Amino acid sequence: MSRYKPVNSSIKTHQSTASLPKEEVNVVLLGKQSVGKSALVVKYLTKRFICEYDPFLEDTYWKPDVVDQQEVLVKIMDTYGKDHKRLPYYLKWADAVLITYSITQQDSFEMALAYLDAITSYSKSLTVSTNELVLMLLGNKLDLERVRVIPKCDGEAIAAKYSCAFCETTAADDYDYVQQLFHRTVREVRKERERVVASNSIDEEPPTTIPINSIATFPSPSSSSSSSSSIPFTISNDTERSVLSAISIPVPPPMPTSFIQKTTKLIKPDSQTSMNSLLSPTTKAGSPTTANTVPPTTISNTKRSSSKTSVFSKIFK
Ligand SMILES: Nc1nc2c(ncn2[C@@H]2O[C@H](COP(=O)(O)OP(=O)(O)OP(=O)(O)O)[C@@H](O)[C@H]2O)c(=O)[nH]1
Repeated sequence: MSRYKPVNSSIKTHQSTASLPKEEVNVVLLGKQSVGKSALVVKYLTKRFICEYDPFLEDTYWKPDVVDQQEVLVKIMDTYGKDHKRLPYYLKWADAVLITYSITQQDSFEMALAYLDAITSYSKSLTVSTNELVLMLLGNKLDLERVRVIPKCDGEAIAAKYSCAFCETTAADDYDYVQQLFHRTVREVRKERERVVASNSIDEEPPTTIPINSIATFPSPSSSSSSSSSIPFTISNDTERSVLSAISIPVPPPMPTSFIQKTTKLIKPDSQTSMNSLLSPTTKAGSPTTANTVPPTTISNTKRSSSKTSVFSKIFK
C-alpha cells in the first residue's frame, strides 16, 4: 500500500482552496532517519518543536506563505528516511530537494552524499525533458553545536563539489531559522523558473533572417562542477548508462488533481530509469545561521532542448 497521502491530508489550514495562492512550490526533504526532517516541517508549519514523530510517516503538507511580498503555496513532502525506492517519484514531484543530515551524525552525512550522488547519476541517465530541481544540502541540529561531528566546512565543501546550495539550521531553536530556510528555497525555485522561462523564450523564437555581417550572441549556460564521491554504491561513468538503462522506474501512485499541472513537466515514459539499485537500503552513507557557500544550483533532470542539454551536461558531466 502506498504511504503517499494527498496534500493537506495531515495538517490543514482553514482556508478554502479558492483563496490559496496560485504560485506553488513543491519541496521534498530527504535524508537518513532521525536527522530531523519531520521536526523541520512541523516547525515551519506550526512554529513548534515536537520531539516525537511517527518515523514511518510520509506525508505532504501545505502552507500558504508570503515570500518577498508575493503569496506562495509551499507544499512539503516529508519522506521516510528508509524508503529509497520512491526517490524517482520524489524527484519528479519536487521543485526543490533539501538533502538533510544531522551535524551530530557522521552516517547521516554519508547518506546525504549518497543522495547527492544518486540524484546526480539519475539526472545524467535521463534523456527527455522534465522539471528543474533546486538542490540544497542541509545540516540540521545546529543547536547541538557542542556535539557536532560534521564541521561546517565539510558541508560547504561537499555543496561546492556538487554545485548545490548549503545551509545549516535547527528545528529546535528560533522559528526564524526554519522560516528563512523555506523562504530561501522558494526564492531559489522562483529564480530557476525565471531562468527556464527566459531560456524557453530563446528556444521558441522563430527563425529570423540575420543580416549579413551581423553578430548574434546567445547567453552561455552557467558552468558548474560535478563530482564523484566515495559512496559505496556509486557506479562508474563507464557502466552507469548500461546499468541505468536496464532498470525501470516504479510507477508512482496516482497523483491528486492539484498535481496535474506539475505532471505536465514530468518525465515521459520512455525515460524509464530507477534509483533502486543506486540507493540500496544497506548503503550508509552534524550560531543558528543559514550559510550560502556557493550559489544555489539547479538540476535539469533532462534535456528539454539543446540549450538545456548543454546546461545539464555542464552540471553533470
Ligand atoms: N536537538 C535537536 N533535535 C532535533 C532537531 N530536529 C529533530 N530533532 C530530534 O531528532 C529526532 C528525530 O527527528 P525527526 O524529525 O523524527 O527525524 P526524521 O528525519 O523525520 O526521521 P524519519 O521520519 O525516521 O526519517 C526527534 O527526537 C527530534 O525531536 C534539532 O534541530 N535539534
